[in-house]
Amino acid sequence: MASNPANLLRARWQTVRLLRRGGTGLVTALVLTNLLLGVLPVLFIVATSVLLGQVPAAVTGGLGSPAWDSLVTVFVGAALAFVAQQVITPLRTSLGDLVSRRVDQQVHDELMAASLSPVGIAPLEDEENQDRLRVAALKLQFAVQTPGDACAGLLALLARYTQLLAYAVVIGVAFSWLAAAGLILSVLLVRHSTRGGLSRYAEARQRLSRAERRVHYLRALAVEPPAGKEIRVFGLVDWLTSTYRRVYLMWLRPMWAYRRRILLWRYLIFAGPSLVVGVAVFVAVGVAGPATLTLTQFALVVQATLGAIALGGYYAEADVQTAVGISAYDDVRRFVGRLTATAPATAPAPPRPLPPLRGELHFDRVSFRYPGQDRAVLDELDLRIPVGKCTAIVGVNGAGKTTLVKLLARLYEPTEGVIRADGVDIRSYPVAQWRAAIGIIFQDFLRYETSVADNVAFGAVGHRDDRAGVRRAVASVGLTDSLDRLPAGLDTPLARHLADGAELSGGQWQRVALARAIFAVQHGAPIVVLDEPTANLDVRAEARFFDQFTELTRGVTSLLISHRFSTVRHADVIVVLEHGRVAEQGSHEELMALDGRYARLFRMQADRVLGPEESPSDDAGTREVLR
Ligand SMILES: Nc1ncnc2c1ncn2[C@@H]1O[C@H](COP(=O)(O)OP(=O)(O)OP(=O)(O)O)[C@@H](O)[C@H]1O
Repeated sequence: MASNPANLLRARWQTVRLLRRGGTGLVTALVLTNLLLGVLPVLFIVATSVLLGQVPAAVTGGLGSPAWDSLVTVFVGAALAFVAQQVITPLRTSLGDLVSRRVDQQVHDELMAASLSPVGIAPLEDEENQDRLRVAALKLQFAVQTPGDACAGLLALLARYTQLLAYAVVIGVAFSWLAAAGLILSVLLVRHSTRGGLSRYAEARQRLSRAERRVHYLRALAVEPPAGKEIRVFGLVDWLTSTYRRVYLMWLRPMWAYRRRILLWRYLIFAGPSLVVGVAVFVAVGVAGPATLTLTQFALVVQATLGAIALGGYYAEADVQTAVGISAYDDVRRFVGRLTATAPATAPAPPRPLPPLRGELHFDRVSFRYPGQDRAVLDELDLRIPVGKCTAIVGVNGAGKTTLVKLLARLYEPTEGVIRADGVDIRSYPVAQWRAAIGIIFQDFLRYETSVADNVAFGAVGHRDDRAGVRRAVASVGLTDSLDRLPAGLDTPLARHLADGAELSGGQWQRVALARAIFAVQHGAPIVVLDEPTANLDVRAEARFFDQFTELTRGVTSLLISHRFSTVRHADVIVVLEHGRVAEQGSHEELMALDGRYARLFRMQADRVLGPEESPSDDAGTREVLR
C-alpha cells in the first residue's frame, strides 16, 4: 500500500464501502452497539460524579430522606451504565465477528473470480501479483487481520471517538472549552502517531513480502511430508536449520529496524507534545478546580480528563485490524485490478464456430518470450502439424516443447506470429470452445483430491456422469484391476487424508492422467496432447498403452512430447525442436536416414539401454530394442 495520504485515504474509503457486504441489518446493529459503547462510559462517570456530589446531602438527610432516595436513584443509573457496558461489549465482539466473516467470504469470492478470469496464465505468474496475492490470501486463509476484521475495527473506532467527543463535551460544559479542545488535540496527535505508524508497518511488511515468502517456504520444507523424505535421506537437516535461521534474520532485522523507526520514534515525537497538553489541562483543573467547581463538577472533570487521556493510546480491538486489514484489502483490490486490466486475448475477427479440422495446425512464424524475460523461447517457429496424425516433438531440456503446448492451449499468446487451424487464426474461435477441442495432459498434470471417476472425467467435464466412458478410459490404460481393489472403486477419493481415501503410485497416477486424455477423446476432442505421457510407466505398460492409444486415437490429431524414443518412434511425424525452431522433421525412418540430430539422440539412448558394444547398428534392430 502506497504511503501517500491520498492512497491511504482511498484504501480506507474502499474498506468503508466494503462494509455494505456485511449486510445492512448486521452493520446497523454493530454501529448502534458501538455508539452505545461510546456513550455508556461517559454516562457512568456523569452518574458517579453526581453520586459523589450528593453524598454530603444524603449523609446529612439520613436514610429515607429525599437526598438519600436521589442518591440511590443515581447509584442505580451508574450501575445500569456499568452493567450495560459489560453486556454490550461481548455482543459487539460477536456482531463484529459476524460482519467480518461475511465480508471476508465475499472478498474470497472476489479473489477467486478474479484469479479465474484471465484467459491465460501469464497474469497469475506475474511476480508482483503473486506477492500481493500471497500476502492477502494468507491473511484471509488464516483469518488474521482480514479485510473483514478491518471493517469491524473501523466500526469499533466509532465507540472510542464517540467516547472522546463526549468526554470533551463534559469538560467543556463543566470546566473549559479551551481545555476540552486541548485534550482532544493531544489525544488525536497520539492517535495519529499510533495509527500512522501501524499503517506504515503494514506497508513495510508488504515491502518485505518476498523475504517473508522465502521464510514460509523454508518452514514448509521442515513440516510438509513431500519434502520430509529428501531432507532426511540427503541429511539436509543442518542445511535447512541454518538457512532458515539466516533467511529469517534477513527478514526480521529490517522488520525490527522498521518497527523502531516507524513505531517507537513516531510515538515519542507525537506523544511528547500531547503529554504536555494533557498534563497542562490536568494541572489547570487541579489549580482552578477547587475554587471554582462544585464537588460534582470537580469529579466530573477529573474523571473525563483521565478518561480522555486514556483514549490517547492503542486500541486493541481496532488498530492492528484496521491497519493490516485495510492493507490486505488494498492488496486484493490491486491484484483484482491488475488481472482485470490485463488485456483480453484479442480476436482479430468476430468469433466463429469451430469447424471439423481437415488439414493442419500451423505455427506460422511464432515467437514467444515469457513475460518479464528477455530470451525468446520460440523464435519464428514454423511448424506444421498434420491433422489426424500423431506428431512427436523431441528436443533437449528447455527447448520449448511444453511452451509450444501452452501456446496451442492459449494459456499464453504468441509474442509474434499466429497459430492457425486449417488456415484460420485460432484466436478467432471462442477460447472455451477451442480448449474443449484439445485434451491435454501436462507433464505436471494435476492430481485432484477427489474421486478416481472425477479425476478421469475432468478430461471432458460436461460428461462427468458418463460412468461407462470413465470405465472404458480406465480399462484402456490398464488400471481396472488396481482400481477395483480400492475401498470405493471409482468413487475412492485420491487423497489419503480424506475418508476412505487412497494414495496411488507415480505410475498409477500417470495412468489416471492418460485416462483423462482418453476420456476427452471419447467425447469428441479432435486434438490430444500428451507431455511426457510415459515417463512413469514401466516398459510393458508403455507398450500396452501405445497399442491402445493408437487404436483409440485413430483419426485424432495427437501430439506427443517425450524424451523416450520408445514413445516417440510410434509417431507418424517427428519434429526436432532446437533453439525455438524446427531443426528436423520427418518420419522415424526418414530422420534415421538423414543421420542428423534425431539419429544421434536415438543412438545415444540405445547405447544407454544396451551399452555401446551391443548397440544395434541397423535401424530395424534399434527399433526392436526400444520397443
Ligand atoms: N512460466 C515461465 N516463466 C518464465 N520462463 C519459463 C516459464 N516456463 C518455462 N520457462 C522457460 O522457457 C524455456 C522452455 O521451457 P519448456 O518447459 O517449454 O521446455 P521443454 O522443452 O518442455 O523442457 P523439458 O524437456 O525440460 O520439459 C526454459 O528455459 C524455461 O526456463
